[in-house]
Amino acid sequence: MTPDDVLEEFRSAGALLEGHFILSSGLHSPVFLQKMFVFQDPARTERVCRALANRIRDAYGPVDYVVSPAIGGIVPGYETARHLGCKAIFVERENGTFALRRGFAIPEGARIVMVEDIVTTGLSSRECLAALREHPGQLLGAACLIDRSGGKADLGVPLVSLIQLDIPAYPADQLPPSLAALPATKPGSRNITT
Ligand SMILES: O=P(O)(O)OC[C@H]1O[C@H](OP(=O)(O)OP(=O)(O)O)[C@H](O)[C@@H]1O
Ligand SMILES: O=C(O)c1cc(=O)[nH]c(=O)[nH]1
Ligand SMILES: [Mg+2]
Repeated sequence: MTPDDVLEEFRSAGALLEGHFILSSGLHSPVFLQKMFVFQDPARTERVCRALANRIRDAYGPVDYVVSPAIGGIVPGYETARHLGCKAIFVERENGTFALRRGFAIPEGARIVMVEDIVTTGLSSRECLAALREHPGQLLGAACLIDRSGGKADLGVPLVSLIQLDIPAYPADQLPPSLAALPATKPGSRNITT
């Protein structure tokens, strides 16, 4: 699967949204990749995650555990693990901090790859990796479907992706007027208050 093929999967799923979005990091962007529009289609999810599993195998060799940050990482983590023939578990927020819950455990020496859906600043990935360092296992590196930082996000471990895009994102006090004029929505699950 080429980078253009990956982008076309997102485009044909209706997942390339334009408007004014507040991202997980608090940055504002005119573009949002609504990955759930991809993940609602199992056949499409299988195609992109099979490609990601191939990238992971080439980069890191055999894997015992895929670990993903909830919520966005759970579906691609599971499907990628299916193609790798390994376990899929996830971290979720406990009082705001990612942790392994539900009795999930990682055995000593297990070969671990963190799988994210989208990387923007790398903040969520770094938080997930920090949670994993509390557990035994050998952290090989990270992988994501789309790196929208254009390769600039620094996770402190290697990151492989299916495509790198350089999508603008701005601090709240530096919005271009065209973006500031649009009402903002916050699609992700960080700090949801209902
Ligand atoms: O690299 P970052 O700047 O951290 O941005 C990317 C993160 O943002 C989204 O998660 P979000 O916290 O919005 O929640 P979700 O996983 O429930 O969609 C996405 O799933 C990544 O985890
Ligand atoms: O940075 C984010 O929060 C983010 C960006 C994006 O394009 N898609 C997404 O699900 N989250
Ligand atoms: Mg997420």
